[in-house]
This record gives sequence, structure tokens and C-alpha cells, in this order.
Amino acid sequence: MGYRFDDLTAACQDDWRRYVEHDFVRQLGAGSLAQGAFRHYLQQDYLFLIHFARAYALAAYKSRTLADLRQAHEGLKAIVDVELGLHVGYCRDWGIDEADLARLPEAKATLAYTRYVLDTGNRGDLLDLHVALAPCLIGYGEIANWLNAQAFTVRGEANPYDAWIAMYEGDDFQGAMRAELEWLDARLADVTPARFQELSGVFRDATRLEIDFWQMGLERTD
Ligand SMILES: Cc1ncc(C[n+]2csc(CCO)c2C)c(N)n1
Repeated sequence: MGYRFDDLTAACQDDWRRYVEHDFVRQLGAGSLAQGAFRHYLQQDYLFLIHFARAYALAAYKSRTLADLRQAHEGLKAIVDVELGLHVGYCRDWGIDEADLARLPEAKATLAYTRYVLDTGNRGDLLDLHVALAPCLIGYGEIANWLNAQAFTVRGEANPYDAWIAMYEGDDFQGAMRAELEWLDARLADVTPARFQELSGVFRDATRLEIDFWQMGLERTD
């Protein structure tokens, strides 16, 4: 007993590295990612974020304390006030307005991941839901930090995706990531080995669905 968040990544180390260090991430960091791949990813991510905002709303609904409610509210606010703004802004530059985005058909990878998280949250408790959401929030913070530590990463105007990296390395996101880490560390400290096994399964599934999401962007599949 006495688990913490790092035990979740350690339990699926290969999948976690395949997610954080995916070719999509590498090419984005190098600035060499095809614009069509990034556009496809970002358009699908717009649809994805709307469902993830619903998942944070579900976390608010399942909260028993004001502290838990605040934690869910932070996630919902970050999506609605910050993250979606970047997506809408990039798409506007490509001549795609928000009404066009809302009309896009959902790719299978988007459907699978978002509905998995919502189903896990509906079926389970608040901890199941936060664990299903963790690869997303904590993973993207780690990805931004990992990219900044790689020699191939290009920053500034020479990289068309610089704003993407800047958002996830920014204080708002890094702060939200740390708050989520603390929240999870506090809850995982008390779980039994059997419960940890269950939660590891949820975390691994969500991580694998993140890998599929990158792959969907790279191959522009629907
Ligand atoms: C496929 C995919 N996975 C993770 C994120 C990142 N993200 C989504 S919601 C959230 C928490 C609050 O903003 C974060 C960091 C994304 N955009 N798209």
C-alpha cells in the first residue's frame, strides 16, 4: 500500500513512453509535422475537448467535498477558457470557423477515447474518473517538458507549432498538472493492491487510447 501517481506510469511503462515520445510528438517538436496531420489532429481534438469538458463536469457531479468540486472545476475551466481557444485560433488561421468545427464527423479514435473516459466515470467512482483523465492532463504536461529537453525541438517562429508547446509548458497547465498529481497521490496512498490493479488497468487503457489519438492524427484516419 502507499501508492502514488508514479506507480501508475511504472505499471505501464512501455505504453507510457510510446505515448509521450510518439512520432507525432517528435515531429511536432521538430516543426516537421505535416500541416494536414496537425490540422486533422486539432479538429478532432476540438470534438474531444467538448467531451472531456463533460467528463470534468461529471467529476464535479460526483464530488463529495468542495475541494473535489474545485479540482473538477479547474479542469473544466482550463478546457473551456484556455485550450479550446488555441484550437479555435489555429483553425481560424486556416479559414475554418467554429461552426465548421462543430459539424465535423468524429473519428473512431475520438469516439473510443472520449466515450471510454465517460463510461469509466459513470460506472466507477471519482478516483476511477480522475485516473481515466490523468494520461491527458499529466501526459500533456510531461510531453511539453520532454520536448523542451530534446535537442531536436525547435522553439519560436521557426516552428509552426510553437504555440501548442507554449500552452502546455505554461504556468497555468503546469500548475494544473501539479495539482492533479497531488490530488491523485493523496487518494492513491490509501488504496489496496487489488484496487490499484483495477486503477492501473484504467490508466493503461486511457494511455493506449492517447497513442491511438496521435496515430489518428499522423495517418489522418477517420
Ligand atoms: C487527445 C488529447 N489528450 C490530452 C489533451 C490535453 N488536455 C485535454 S483536457 C486537459 C485538462 C484541462 O485542460 C488537457 C491538458 C488534449 N488536448 N487532447
